[in-house]
Amino acid sequence: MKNNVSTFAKMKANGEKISMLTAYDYSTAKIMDNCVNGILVGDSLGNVMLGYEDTLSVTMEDMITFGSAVSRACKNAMVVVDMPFMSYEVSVEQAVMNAGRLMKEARANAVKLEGGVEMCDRIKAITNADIPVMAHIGMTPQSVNAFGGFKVQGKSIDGARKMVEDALAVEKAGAFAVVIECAPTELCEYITEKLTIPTIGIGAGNGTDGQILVYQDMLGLFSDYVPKFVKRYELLGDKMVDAFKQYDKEVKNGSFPDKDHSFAIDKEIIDELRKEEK
Ligand SMILES: Nc1nc(=O)c2c([nH]1)NC[C@@H]1CN(c3ccc(C(=O)N[C@@H](CCC(=O)O)C(=O)O)cc3)CN21
Ligand SMILES: CC(C)C(=O)C(=O)O
Ligand SMILES: [Mg+2]
Repeated sequence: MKNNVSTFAKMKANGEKISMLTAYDYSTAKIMDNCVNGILVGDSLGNVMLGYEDTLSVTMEDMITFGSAVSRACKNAMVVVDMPFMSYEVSVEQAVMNAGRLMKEARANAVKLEGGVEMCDRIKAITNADIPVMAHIGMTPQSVNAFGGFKVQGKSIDGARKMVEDALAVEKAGAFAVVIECAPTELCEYITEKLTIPTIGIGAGNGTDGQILVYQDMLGLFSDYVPKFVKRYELLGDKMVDAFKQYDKEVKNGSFPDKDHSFAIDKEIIDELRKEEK
C-alpha cells in the first residue's frame, strides 16, 4: 500500500527514520518510488527545473504540471506538493482553494506550505477539508526577501524561542509533519522531542525524525550553489558530461549510429531505387 500520514506517524512512534527526496518528473519519480518513504514536489523546481534565482516566480500551474507527473509515477512513496509563493498568503479561502487544486489536479497525497504561528489558520482550514498539511519552518525560502538571504535561523535565544513556538503551533493547528530547514542541530533535536508529529530536517542535523534533500543536489546535478547541508552521493553531472561528449565525438567520426542501432532494407530494393533515379 502507498505510504500515507499514518505511515509517517507510525514510523515516528517506532523510532524509525523517515527518508524523503524531491522529484519533479515522471522518469525520476519512477526510479525513486521504491527507494524512499516520501517524495516532495518542491517549489525548488523554480531553481533546479526552471533556472530561476529563487522560488518566488513558481506558479500553481507549474506545481500542477510537475506534481501530476510525479503522482503518475508513485505507487509506494507518499507524494507531497509544495504550495507556491502567494497561493495561500492572501486568505484562508485562497489557501483552501489552492490546496484543493493540488489534490484534484496534481493528485497530491498532501500539501506543504511555509510558515509557523502566522499560517496556522490556513493549516487548520486545509486540514478541516481533509487535506493533510506538512508545515515548513526555520529558513523558509519564500521569505528570502524578508530574511535578507538564505541564512541559518534560530541561533539567537529569540530566534530559537520563535522556532519552538512555530513548531508547537503548526502541530496544534493539525499539520501531520513539519519540515525544519537550516537550523542548529540541538535546537531541532529539542523541537523533535517536544513534538508528537514527525520532524523532517534539511540542514537541521541528525536529531530530526526524518531527512529531505533536493535530488539534483545529492546527485551532483545542480551547481548554481551547494548549501553546506548538501552531501553529494554521486557526481552524475560529471558522468553526463562524459556521455554527452562521447556522443558528440561518435556523431562526428561516424561511429554512431552503427548497424545495431539502424534499420535495414533488402539490397535489391535499394538497387532498384537507385537505378530508377538515373
Ligand atoms: N537546489 C536547491 N536546493 C535547495 O536546498 C533549495 C533550493 N534549491 N531552492 C529553494 C531553497 C533555497 N535553499 C538554500 C539556498 C541557499 C543556501 C545557502 O547558500 N546557505 C549557505 C549560507 C548559510 C548561512 O551562512 O547562514 C550555506 O553555506 O549553506 C541554503 C539553502 C534551500 N532550497
Ligand atoms: C527542500 C524542500 C524542503 C523544499 O521545500 C523544496 O524542495 O522546495
Ligand atoms: Mg519548498
